[in-house]
Amino acid sequence: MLRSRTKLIELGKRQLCRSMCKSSELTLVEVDDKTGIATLTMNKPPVNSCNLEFLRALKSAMKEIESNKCSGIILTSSNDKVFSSGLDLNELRQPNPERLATFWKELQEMWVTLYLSNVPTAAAINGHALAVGCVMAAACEYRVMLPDFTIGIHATKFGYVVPPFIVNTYLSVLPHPVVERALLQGKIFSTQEALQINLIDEVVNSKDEALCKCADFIGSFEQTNPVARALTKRQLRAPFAKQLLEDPETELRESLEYINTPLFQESLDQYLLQLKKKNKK
Ligand SMILES: CCCCCCCC/C=C\C=C\CC(=O)SCCNC(=O)CCNC(=O)[C@H](O)C(C)(C)COP(=O)(O)OP(=O)(O)OC[C@H]1O[C@@H](n2cnc3c(N)ncnc32)[C@H](O)[C@@H]1OP(=O)(O)O
Repeated sequence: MLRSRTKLIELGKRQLCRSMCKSSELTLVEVDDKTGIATLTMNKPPVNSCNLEFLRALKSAMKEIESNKCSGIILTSSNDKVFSSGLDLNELRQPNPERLATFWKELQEMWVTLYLSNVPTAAAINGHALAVGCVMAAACEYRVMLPDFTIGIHATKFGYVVPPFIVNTYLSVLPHPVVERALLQGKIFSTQEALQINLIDEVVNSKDEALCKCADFIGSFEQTNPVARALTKRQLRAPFAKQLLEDPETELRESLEYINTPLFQESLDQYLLQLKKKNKK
């Protein structure tokens, strides 16, 4: 009882000393004056689907947080049902070639920025995290999730080949056989299933609790040297990012070629129809 009251007081304090750092329409950044932790809230209605502008806003917010020497990043959502619905599928449908290339490069850069961030990263998953939404959470160092939501990469279910950097994000948190089965089945996990396979670290009952857990995780590095920590993280993660760092053009070319195939475009049309139909019922 006493412990939970102390926790609540602690939570209140944390909320009080939060100050706004920089916001765009699509992202909101608040920095805790005491801890230096930045909460980056995704705010692209209705479901945080990642279009070109949103990917840009996310990357730029993360870079800004790092350059302001914040002590860590908590990634979360302003929507209380959806963390992120992944890529904005409209960017992939009958695309303008130039915009698609710019879009895919932004995706690559946003991923590298988050995955190799110098500062500790934590995801407060307060809603469904699908496809690239799951990838963003998995690219963080720590994940805490609310019950009764879903998380996973279901690309193969609707005709998408999973790009190597997405495979690698899974491989850096899950064992190979688990990744293989999950990706080949296009498996979407419930919160409880995600906990069982260690795709997430903990389950909590509210967004405030999720933010608190993430702050505690970031606080656990207080006694470490930030430069040594960042370089060690980079060393551990570099093998998974090698391909994108050394040869982003090949990944870009292969992805664009695939997205432009009739097979992909037809599957996408059907999938988008299903999504829209669901709402008309
Ligand atoms: C050799 C190498 C080759 C490499 C090839 C690479 C090729 C890879 C290509 C693509 C990779 C893609 C990865 C992705 O991230 S694709 C995105 C996949 N995401 C999804 O499938 C999520 C779909 N959405 C949902 O399931 C739900 O929306 C959900 C997130 C559960 C939320 O449900 P709910 O709260 O009920 O909200 P609605 O379904 O009503 O959605 C509101 C409106 O938003 C539209 N919507 C939803 N998600 C998307 C999206 N991802 N993109 C675009 N639009 C989206 C939905 O249609 C609703 O619109 P409307 O109100 O007009 O009906």
